[in-house]
Amino acid sequence: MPAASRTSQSGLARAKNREDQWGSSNMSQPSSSQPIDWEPTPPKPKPKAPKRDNAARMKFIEQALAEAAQKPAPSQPTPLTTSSVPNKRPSTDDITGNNATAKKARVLPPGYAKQSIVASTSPSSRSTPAAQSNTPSSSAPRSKSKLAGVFLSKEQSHILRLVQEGNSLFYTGSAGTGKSVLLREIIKVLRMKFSRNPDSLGITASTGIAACNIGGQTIHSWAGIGLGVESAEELASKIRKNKKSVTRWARTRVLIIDEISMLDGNLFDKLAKIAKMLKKSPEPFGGIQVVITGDFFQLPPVSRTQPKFAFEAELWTESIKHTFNLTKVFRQSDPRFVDMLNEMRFGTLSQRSIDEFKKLSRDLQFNDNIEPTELYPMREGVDSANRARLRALGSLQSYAAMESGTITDPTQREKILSNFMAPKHLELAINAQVMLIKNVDETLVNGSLGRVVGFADPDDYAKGDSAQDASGVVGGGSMNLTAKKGPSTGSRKPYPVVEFGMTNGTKRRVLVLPEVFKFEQPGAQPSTPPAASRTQLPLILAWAMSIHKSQGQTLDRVRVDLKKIFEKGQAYVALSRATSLEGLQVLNFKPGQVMAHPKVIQWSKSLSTIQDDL
Ligand SMILES: Nc1ncnc2c1ncn2[C@@H]1O[C@H](COP(=O)(O)OP(=O)(O)OP(=O)(O)O)[C@@H](O)[C@H]1O
Repeated sequence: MPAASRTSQSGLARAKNREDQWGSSNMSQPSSSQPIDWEPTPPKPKPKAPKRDNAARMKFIEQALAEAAQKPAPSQPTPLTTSSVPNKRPSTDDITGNNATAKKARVLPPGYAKQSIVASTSPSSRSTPAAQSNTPSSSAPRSKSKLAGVFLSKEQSHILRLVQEGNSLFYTGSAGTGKSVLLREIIKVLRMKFSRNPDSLGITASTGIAACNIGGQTIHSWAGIGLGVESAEELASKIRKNKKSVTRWARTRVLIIDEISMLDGNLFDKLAKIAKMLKKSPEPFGGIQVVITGDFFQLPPVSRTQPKFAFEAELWTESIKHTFNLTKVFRQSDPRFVDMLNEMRFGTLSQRSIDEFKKLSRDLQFNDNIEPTELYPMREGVDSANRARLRALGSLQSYAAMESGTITDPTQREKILSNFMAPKHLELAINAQVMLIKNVDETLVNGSLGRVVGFADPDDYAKGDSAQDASGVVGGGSMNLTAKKGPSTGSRKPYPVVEFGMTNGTKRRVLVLPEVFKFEQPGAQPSTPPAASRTQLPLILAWAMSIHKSQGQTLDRVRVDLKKIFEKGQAYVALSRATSLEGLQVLNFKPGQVMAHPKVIQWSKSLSTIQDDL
């Protein structure tokens, strides 16, 4: 079949289509030539009006900032200060809005909020509902607003329905098949279901970053098991001694675990046993409904020896009633690219794909000066690459985050905060390449790439004093800023003005203001102050990023040097972040570096014979 006539599907889906024995018998499994029609199921709530939302948020933050600017500096670490205004800093309470004394200091003109990025959201909210979260970065040739238009596919809707009906299940799918989009929807629906008893829902992931992305916590911390090295019995008695943990287990009715591929199989068994012991029930997982997702072809559990995957756990089959494989690939629309990635996923590359990957070593040229993000296997590589590029730009502006929260133990708080995407210290300079780490509206989303073009005092920006250069600016009007050399001379601290590339090749400039990233204890009331929070600009340097951090991201421009790849699944995770071949550069490609774990390949074969009983 000619590639162009096929819809983008994972290789496993095609295996199923050929063998007709894949996934749920009730699931609508498209043939490889049939596009899946998407049904809005259940009917989506109207997306929030971002302008109004932003305006309200803007007003809120501005009030807090203005209030804070009038206060003497509290004795906490310097928050959000730039080198030019070291002492003017808001308190976290002001910014989070928990301080009732925050007064309105000035009113911004109506257009201000329209193009400024300000919000008071938790990390979870940047990854909230499907309708708000998924249009990836700035420059891919995507014409439609996906934020407003993401409807669950039939496959996704089917799984959602089964979850709502109380089934324990595991769903997988290759990179970009919408596992995260579905999970966010599941979380949303379950949150509504348990709105009166929020403790009934446990939202967890195998790693801190993944947990942060869904507004949850690590499974270790949720379960109260520390490192979880003891036996299940010892861990259960440890939990019993901790009132909080024991109550959590007792109240939980549904447990979500994301990024299951990185959870050790032995730990899965321990959790399943602990659940039975604490719930005093012989039922699978002590009667707790488990909703598990991840892709075992991506990053494996951290292990010095042979990893034991969760699917190898003794109690896996008993705990998971249904297994589903999402088949429709959303991230990439080019069927050829989807094929190449799937071959890579299984570690079995055809000569044609090898040749195609080798061709991707060419330089990527874009006329908006935004370079591909380099993905590195190790964090040191990321830091040094970003630092070197930044230093070359000269005059730096530094923004120290302000941290707060009800957790007073500094080690514990630090551990939680270390999983926030928003950095503790952010240094920027004119021309720095940055990535937005939250969703703002249809065109500015988590993953959007841009370049700092100046620094502006929010007052000047609001008044339009800085407006001089309107060329190639989207949504500009009187608010556009010209790149300035160095900080503003205005009365307030300068914030970065970032120019983001848009899908249609145009640019959009925005003033980026700080916001609050929060970690909330499960079941906490909305009025309760967060357990840990960090106030920081929603930006990270984006010349380079770790593969680990990139898991879950969708990137339009990616450069990967495969020479340094050391782990199975790493090359696949890195390359599958790209939305198109045009936006992907691959250096040092050697077929031998593409490794899939033999145990996962084997398991996936047995998976394709599973007949779901629904
Ligand atoms: N039902 C849908 N309709 C339209 N787009 C979708 C849908 N589901 C997912 N997408 C889009 O597909 C892309 C990938 O989705 P998502 O990140 O959820 O995939 P994933 O399976 O979690 O990927 P990975 O395993 O690589 O992290 C996103 O840009 C998202 O917006």
